[in-house]
Formats: sequence, C-alpha cells, structure tokens
Amino acid sequence: MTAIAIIGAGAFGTALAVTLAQQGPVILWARDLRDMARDRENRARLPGVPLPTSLSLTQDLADLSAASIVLVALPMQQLGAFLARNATHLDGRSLVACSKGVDLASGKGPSALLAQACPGATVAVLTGPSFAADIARGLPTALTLACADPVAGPALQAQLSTPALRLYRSTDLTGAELGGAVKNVIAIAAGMVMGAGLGDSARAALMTRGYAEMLRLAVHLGARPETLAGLSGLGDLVLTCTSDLSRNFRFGRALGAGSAPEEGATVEGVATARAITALARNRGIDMPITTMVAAVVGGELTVADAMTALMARPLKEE
Ligand SMILES: NC(=O)C1=CN([C@@H]2O[C@H](COP(=O)(O)OP(=O)(O)OC[C@H]3O[C@@H](n4cnc5c(N)ncnc54)[C@H](OP(=O)(O)O)[C@@H]3O)[C@@H](O)[C@H]2O)C=CC1
Ligand SMILES: O=C(CO)COP(=O)(O)O
Repeated sequence: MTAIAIIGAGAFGTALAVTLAQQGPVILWARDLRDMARDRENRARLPGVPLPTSLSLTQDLADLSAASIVLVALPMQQLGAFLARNATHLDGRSLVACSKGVDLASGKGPSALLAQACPGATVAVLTGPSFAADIARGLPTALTLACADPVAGPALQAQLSTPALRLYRSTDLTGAELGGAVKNVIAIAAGMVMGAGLGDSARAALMTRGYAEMLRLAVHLGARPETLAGLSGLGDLVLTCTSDLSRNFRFGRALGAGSAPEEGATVEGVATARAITALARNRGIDMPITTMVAAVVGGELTVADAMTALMARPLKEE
C-alpha cells in the first residue's frame, strides 16, 4: 500500500517525493506530467534529480486513494480553487500543508483552507528553512512539523523524517505557517535593499525589524513566540533573506535594481504581502515593512520612496 502521496509536482513537491521515496513507495500527482514519466526527471522544476523507482507518478487523483498521508505542495494562491474542485479526493486522511503564504481571497493560511475543505482530515503543516534543491540533493535540512493532534503529530514526524531531513515537532500551526508566510515578504524587502545597493547593514536592520512585525502579527493571532524564534520563523527568515537561491529575494533584488524579475517563478511574497497588509490593517497591527512591500509590488511606491518612508517613521523604543 502506498502510504504517502504528494500533490503538486513543483520544485518542492518533487524534492519531497524524491527524498521520501528513499524510505518506501510514494506517489506524486501533477495536473500535467508532461515528459516526467518518460524522462524520470522533473526537468522544468527540479532539473538534474533522477526520480527513484519507488516514486510513481499520476495525473489522476483517484490513484491517491490508498495513501494515508497526503502532502499538499501547491502555490498558495492556487490552493483554494484546487480544494474547491478536489476536496473529496483528500478528506479523511492526514493532510500536510506545504505551501507558504496567506490566501488573498480568504485571508487564511494553508492549514485553515485544508481543514475547511476537508473536515474529516487531520491537518498538519510542514515548513522551515529548506530549498527544494538542497532537499533533493540529500543535504542536511531541519524543518518544523506542526500538528495539533497529539497522536498524529508524533506519527507524522516519524514517517516524514529521513536521515537528511530532520523534523522538529510543534502543536502551533498558526505560528509555524505565519513565520513561513511573512518571511517571504521580508525576503522581498531584503532583496530590494540589496538590489538598490543600500548595503548589508540595511539588510540586517530589515531582517530584525521584519522579525519584530512577524512576531507581532503571529502572537496577536494566537501563536506562541517561541515558534517564531524557531526554524519556521527566524530560521526561514535568515535563509530566505540571505540566499540567491530564494525566488522572493531575487524578485526583490530585481525590483531594487530596476531590472525585470524572472518570468514564471513562484514568488509567494507578492500576493501574501497584500493579504497580510489587509489582515494587519483590519486588526490594527503595525506592519510597516510588509505594508511597504505591498505598496512597491502594487506599483504605488518606488523602492526609494519606501525606504525613505520607513526611515522617517517616528522614533520609538525597540
Ligand atoms: N521551492 C522551494 O524551495 C520551496 C517551496 N515551498 C513552497 O511550496 C509551494 C510550491 O512551491 P514550488 O514547488 O517551489 O513551486 P514551483 O513554481 O516549482 O511549482 C509550482 C507547481 O504547482 C503546480 N500548480 C500550479 N497551479 C496548480 C493548480 N491549480 N493545480 C495543480 N497544480 C498546480 C504547477 O504545475 P504546472 O507546472 O502544471 O504549472 C507546478 O508544478 C509554495 O508555497 C512554496 O512557498 C516551501 C519550501 C521550499
Ligand atoms: O521557502 C523557501 C525556503 O525555505 C523557498 O524560498 P523561495 O520561495 O523564496 O525560493
């Protein structure tokens, strides 16, 4: 019996599938397999990584019926519409949300969308500092597995850990997924600063103040502060704001440099900046960096104007 299924054959879904297939059969669903079955490689999203024989591929969601664990690794803004069409194929299992972001339409994170669409499922969140390419190459990686269920959480932690992929357990889904959502927005800001040539000191300041607003939002929404200090918050913020492998960072850097961003890349922080800005405004939470990123990506402000506005805010205690 196939125990693990993965929905979404993007870079992350494929990397997780390749890694988990070292321990047993895994089935990976894509809406369009293109040449993956023939090539036994995902040349479009994760080139250079052979797919092991224990990994099977399908375009038919009915083929996932034997899986007790389903990892959902779709882009955040696609998840709601996907679930509206396909939730019946997923209900009643352990569903692990792997998307990072906040849904623009509903203001919800991935775990809330899964729980709403699949009320009979046990929902968990897998998040933290990890580039798909690193996971796929078997490089050491540590992530957070958040699940409120005291029995399912430890079971998922054990079933989804591998010798190279070490999962730390949490019961704080809100904190785990808000860290992963906000860090992408701050990474765009960090990229803007570097692209505009404003220097490493400015980036360190943005990361630190970005962390402060991530924490403020998450605690307001019921998260535990220590979750944000962990892999899913600070850990992922550090990775994404400092690495050229991050699409969010590269997108911000292109904006800062006045050049064209890469075409076709999934840059979760763009829509999520708008979603979180609206959420924070409605709840009276001060999130100046996120608000500025939303304004710049929305074309309402230039990077230079945004930096001037951030520096001109009233002086305050740290
Ligand atoms: N890449 C990484 O290093 C990491 C990514 N993540 C998160 O994982 C999520 C997915 O990102 P990633 O894998 O990188 O994305 P990619 O850009 O690599 O791939 C996106 C995938 O989603 C598929 N897709 C898009 N819309 C739909 C839809 N409506 N129905 C079915 N499939 C769809 C695409 O299919 P098609 O090719 O047919 O368009 C494509 O396979 C994001 O939330 C990201 O933040 C988390 C950790 C690390
Ligand atoms: O989430 C990630 C690393 O943890 C991937 O970051 P990007 O989506 O910016 O590439």
